[in-house]
Amino acid sequence: MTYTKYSASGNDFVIFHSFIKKDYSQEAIKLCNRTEGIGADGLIVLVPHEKYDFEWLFYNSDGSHAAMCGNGTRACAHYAYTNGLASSKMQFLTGAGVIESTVEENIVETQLTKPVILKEEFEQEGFTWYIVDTGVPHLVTIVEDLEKYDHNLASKMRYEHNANVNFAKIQDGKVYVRTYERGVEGETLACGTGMAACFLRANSLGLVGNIAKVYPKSKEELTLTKKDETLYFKGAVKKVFTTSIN
Ligand SMILES: N[C@H](CCC[C@H](N)C(=O)O)C(=O)O
Repeated sequence: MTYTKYSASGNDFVIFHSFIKKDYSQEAIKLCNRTEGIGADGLIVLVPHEKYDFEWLFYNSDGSHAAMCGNGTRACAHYAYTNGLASSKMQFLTGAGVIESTVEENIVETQLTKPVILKEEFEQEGFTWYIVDTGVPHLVTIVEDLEKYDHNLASKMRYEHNANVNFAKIQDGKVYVRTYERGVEGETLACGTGMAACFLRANSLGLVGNIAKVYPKSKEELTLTKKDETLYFKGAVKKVFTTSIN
């Protein structure tokens, strides 16, 4: 079987395509394992679809299924285009609905699903939070210093609210994000739907405009745009290597 490793701003994925739509959660655990597998935050499998360019199956590295993954859609679109599975502008089905992505060389832009606020502002553990679904659920708190990010606190909040946990700092109209990812059970170098959640929160508070540069832990630059209540997520992706494993 041939697998391709992608990095999307440091959020990394193993990707392959198959005619067989089944549960690949055990493969996700094996392939994402960073000591005995290829190593990645998630597994993406492209399978045929009668209406859209393809359907995707997304798994976190612990084998759990997630409806959506912003960085994963950018890597997946680049994979589909460069493997002749779709044109540069494509539509594919995810667990969160139909996603439209556009590939221009190594830059990919994804139109995210319509955000839904799940819980308005509330105080907990000394922070002010809100919860929004940007394809998957995200807790967001805005802090003055990203060193306030705390793994144990993030883990507690993740399990209590069954959501990813984001700490965001806003400076000069730019958004800086650290994310504890559900299903990876730790901080990742980037989380696309998390960056979108932080951008949306900052925009709703008037701290950033409708277009903003967003920087995750990897410090790679991404752009989030809000146009007619729709979010667009744009940035570079990198095909790291392709390998065959029997
Ligand atoms: N860990 C997330 C899914 C991946 C989201 C993230 N990698 C992104 O780029 O949006 C969850 O289980 O909700």
